[in-house]
This record gives sequence, structure tokens and C-alpha cells, in this order.
Amino acid sequence: MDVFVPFDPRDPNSRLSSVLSADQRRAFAAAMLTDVLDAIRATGREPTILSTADLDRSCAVVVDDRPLTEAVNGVLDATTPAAVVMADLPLVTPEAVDRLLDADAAVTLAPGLGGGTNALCARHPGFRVDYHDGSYRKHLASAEECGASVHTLDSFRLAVDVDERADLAEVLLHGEGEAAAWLRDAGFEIEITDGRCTVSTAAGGR
Ligand SMILES: Nc1nc2c(ncn2[C@@H]2O[C@H](COP(=O)(O)OP(=O)(O)OP(=O)(O)O)[C@@H](O)[C@H]2O)c(=O)[nH]1
Ligand SMILES: C[C@H](OP(=O)(O)O)C(=O)O
Repeated sequence: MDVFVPFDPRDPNSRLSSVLSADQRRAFAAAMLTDVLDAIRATGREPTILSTADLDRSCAVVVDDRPLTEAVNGVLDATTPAAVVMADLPLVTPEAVDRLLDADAAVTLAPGLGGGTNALCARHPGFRVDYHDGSYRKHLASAEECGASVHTLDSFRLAVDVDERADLAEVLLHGEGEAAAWLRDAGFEIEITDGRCTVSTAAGGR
């Protein structure tokens, strides 16, 4: 099974601009990518990065500068079965990747909090993606349209994608890889606000 990891290094994680500078966002996104690639490799599979620009990584890289949906559908046009695992999932574990890839359904979807699709495995040649704006529901419809059976994977490790400041607390709480280490080195810490774990930018970030 080919596993593709979409990655756009140009201006990553723009929704974190209030806490991280552009250079910090690039470094943090690269650390998250490393965590995702490590988890996939630990399952015995070799990932391919689907990037918008050339990358200096010891990994197969396919460059396609079209928007995300078109680039991933380009992959699905050429490759079935195929899996797509986003690069902003720093909590992902090899066990979670195995569960995604071992599921029998024609289409397996790992939803993100907020209705996105953090990872998927497509065994049906007719399935195509349509990312953003609550893509999980669109992908359920897309699978139904082509008559593919669907499995929704219940995985905390795949559900946490890093979009906003609150997501950084999850990385500090549960992450064990480069992204969590990068945040700690940058001075970010957990603090309790109104009884919940939040991320403190007192010593880190902007
Ligand atoms: N190949 C490719 N990957 C993309 C593209 N846009 C986003 N990605 C990747 O897709 C995943 C999900 O991205 P998003 O959450 O939509 O965007 P982001 O850059 O992480 O964050 P924001 O700028 O805050 O939206 C991340 O791994 C991105 O690197 C694109 O146009 N092409
Ligand atoms: C890639 C996209 O991410 P979001 O815009 O939901 O963070 C999606 O999962 O559809």
C-alpha cells in the first residue's frame, strides 16, 4: 500500500501566526512532518511526501504545486489502493497507521476534530477527495456515490491535527516526538486555565 503525506512547506500553519513567527511555523511544520514519516516507517512502509515544492529529505518526494484536492486526486488517479496521511498529525503512532491501513473497507476515513479528514485509505478506484470545509462529510458522500463501503476509524491519535493554538496543548500533553520537543525547546508549557490544560506562551512564541 502506497502511503502519501501531503505537505505544503511554503507558509505552513498560518492559523498559528499569532503565536509563532513564519520561521517558527516552518520549523514546527517540519518537525510534525518528521513525526508522521517516523510513524509510517515504523510500520515497515516507506512513505512518499506529496509536496508543493522540492524538499531535502531522505524520503521519496513527489512535487505537485496544485491545490491539495487536485494534487491528492492526481495520486488517486494513478494509484489504487493508496493511503493519505496529513503531515500535521504529530501524535500519530505506528499502531494508528496500521489500523488505518489494515481496515477492510473500500474507504476508511480518519476524521479530525472539526470535521476534516486527517487520514484516509482508499481501496476503491472511483473514490476522489474534496478537502476543506468539513471534508469528512464530503468524503462520506463521495464514497457513497461510487458505491464504496466506508469505515470511520475511531482514533484519538489520528484525530488531533494541529490547526490552532489550543491544539498545541494536545501536542505537549501527548506528543513524544520532534514536534513536542520543538515546542518545549521553544519555551511552550502547559498551564491550567479555567480548569483545563492550555498552552502558555509566556516563555515561548511571539
Ligand atoms: N501537497 C499539498 N499539501 C498541502 C496543501 N495545503 C495543505 N497541505 C498539507 O495538508 C495538511 C493539512 O493542511 P491544512 O490544515 O489545510 O493547512 P496548514 O498549512 O497545515 O495550516 P493553515 O495554513 O493554518 O490552514 C498539512 O499536512 C499541509 O502541509 C497543498 O496545497 N498541497
Ligand atoms: C485538509 C483539511 O484540513 P482542515 O482545513 O479541515 O484543517 C481537511 O481535512 O479537509
